[in-house]
Amino acid sequence: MSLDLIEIRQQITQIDRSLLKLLSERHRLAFDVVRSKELTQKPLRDVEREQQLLQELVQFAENENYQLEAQYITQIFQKIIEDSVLTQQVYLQKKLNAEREQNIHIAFLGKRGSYSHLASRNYATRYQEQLVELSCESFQQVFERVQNGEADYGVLPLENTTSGSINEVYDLLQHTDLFIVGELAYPIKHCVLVSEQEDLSKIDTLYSHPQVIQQCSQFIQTLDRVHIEYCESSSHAMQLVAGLNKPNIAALGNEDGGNLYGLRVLKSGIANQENNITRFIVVAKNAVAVSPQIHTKTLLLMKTTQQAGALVDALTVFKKHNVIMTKLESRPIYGKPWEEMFYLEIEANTNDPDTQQVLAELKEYSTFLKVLGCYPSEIVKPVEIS
Ligand SMILES: O=C(O)C(=O)C[C@]1(C(=O)O)C=C[C@@H](O)C=C1
Repeated sequence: MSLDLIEIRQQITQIDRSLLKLLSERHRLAFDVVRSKELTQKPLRDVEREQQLLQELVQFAENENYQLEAQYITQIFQKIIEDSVLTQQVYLQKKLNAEREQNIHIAFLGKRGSYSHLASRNYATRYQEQLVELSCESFQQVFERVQNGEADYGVLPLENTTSGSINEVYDLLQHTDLFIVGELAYPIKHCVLVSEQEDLSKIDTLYSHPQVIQQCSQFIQTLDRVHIEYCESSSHAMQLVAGLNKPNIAALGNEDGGNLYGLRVLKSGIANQENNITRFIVVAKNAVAVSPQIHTKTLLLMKTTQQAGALVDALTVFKKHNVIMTKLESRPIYGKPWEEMFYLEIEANTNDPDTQQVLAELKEYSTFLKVLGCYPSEIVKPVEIS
């Protein structure tokens, strides 16, 4: 056994390349699986099979004395399975909605390097499409650019696991003719970005978007007398800080974005919650058809009467039809004090006759009901093993 680091690293690189080759072979099998399921019309996801597979792998590693922890094995394979599920979904969705362009214009908030930009990049990559970037100055402008045809899609944050709902986006959904056609989750990893400073205690001004400031509030409290400069996006903050190039100021943003502006990470892992994920929605002018084999979500906009129990009555429709509700949000109606609009996200496909029945019954309990979109759920919940 050699203890020469260069030699050991060469071995590691070789093994990693072999792993990549095997991952690519497994990735290609996802296409065979989905073609087979197209014939049988089986649902893409088979949680029982996933559980069985993970259990077998953990057992196999133990029998072979591989010295790998069960949690390590499950985490890796959950990720591999997620890729397989999403690959299969994209295959079916592209076939069903054949008119998708090769170059897609996506409108998003902020400049290059904003979280919305990074999420847009992921969306285009997932569909193996070339992204044409349209950066916008406000959420409203994202909606407008899709509406006027400049952009094929708009990518907008809807909720974050630390700071909750993004109310402005919910409010804009109340008045749009666009449809939600997709969703994606993007892990948010905030860090302190600087142009030259080495010492955190010398920073007295932080630039960032209000959401980012809120998500890092506990870390900010640990800093002495720091002044906050609110910016319209974290990428604006990064650009400003790079331009000012002063030792006492820093931006809160992400590492990839910071690289684009020549900033470096002074401290990472500063969000209140370690698992900080933003869920983005994708909006377009036309609704998409979603394959019945895919786990699907539908977002509804509903107004009930002002009578006592009106919302509870409406919700009993879901219970009666065994429909899972994944989100309930309410927002005031502009110009109508104390009146509320409800946003209901359910696990359902509007093409399914059962869902149509649910919508028909829901209508009886509401004074306004609109489907904001029916879209493939692109958040693959990992299975656990006991
Ligand atoms: O075996 C299948 O049915 C697959 O689709 C493959 C696979 C996997 O990647 O292992 C992916 C998704 C299913 O939920 C189960 C397993």
